[in-house]
Amino acid sequence: MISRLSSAPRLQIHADAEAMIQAAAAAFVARAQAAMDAHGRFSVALAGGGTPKPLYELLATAPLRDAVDWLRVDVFFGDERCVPPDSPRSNYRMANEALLSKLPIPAANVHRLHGEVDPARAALAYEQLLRAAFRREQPRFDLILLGIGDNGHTASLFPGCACLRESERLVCAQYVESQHEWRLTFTRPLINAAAAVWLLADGAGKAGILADVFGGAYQPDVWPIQYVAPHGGDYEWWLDRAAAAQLPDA
Ligand SMILES: O=C1O[C@H](COP(=O)(O)O)[C@@H](O)[C@H](O)[C@H]1O
Repeated sequence: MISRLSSAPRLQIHADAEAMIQAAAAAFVARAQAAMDAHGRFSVALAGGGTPKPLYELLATAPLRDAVDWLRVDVFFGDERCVPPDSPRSNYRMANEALLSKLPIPAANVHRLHGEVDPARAALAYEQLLRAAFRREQPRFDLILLGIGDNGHTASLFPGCACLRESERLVCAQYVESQHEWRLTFTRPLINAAAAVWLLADGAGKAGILADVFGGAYQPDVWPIQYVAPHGGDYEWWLDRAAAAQLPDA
């Protein structure tokens, strides 16, 4: 299978969304354990949207919930809509309801993006929090979860946005014209420094954009997901057959 991406992802294609989520959940548990074995803790950045919700629900359910030492997990968010945390549009709210509120995880281990305050201040505060939490200039997540929109956006890196060009900041505030709202998002440098980046996508509705970004021209300002290219990290696409249907030779 030929990709035009600068860093081709490893494809994990499963029969259907349920099988994909089950495999991703088992791999999540294994990756958490491996990180804890290697350096004592596991840092993960969650994605929003509908795709990862069943993964979060599965991780919140025995036996997987009990297979992770949540006391040693640090949870962050890769992006957020600039809304209060109790808004139905809040990524934090979705992850909290599906996963976090059901885990024996200390509140101090969960770090949400503050979508309810001034966006520029919220982005700067989160960047400072990340630098302090990782105690290094360039934080390196053990795992960053991403989704993809049918316009090729990932996290809240949308087509044509100025934050796509960001090379210094870890977190940006961005007014997204197409969404008519402010967003907070991890930047390219932060995403690409991760030890692992997983993109989750399922359903026929994602097939066209996945084929475009995988095998089409390299035009990351149009399809921001193409900027994802972890250097020194694993890059995996977790897909069901419907989402993978238009990938070359799939
Ligand atoms: O706006 C967003 O959309 C993407 C994709 O969402 P999905 O519903 O198609 O899974 C998501 O990854 C991102 O976190 C969210 O803010």
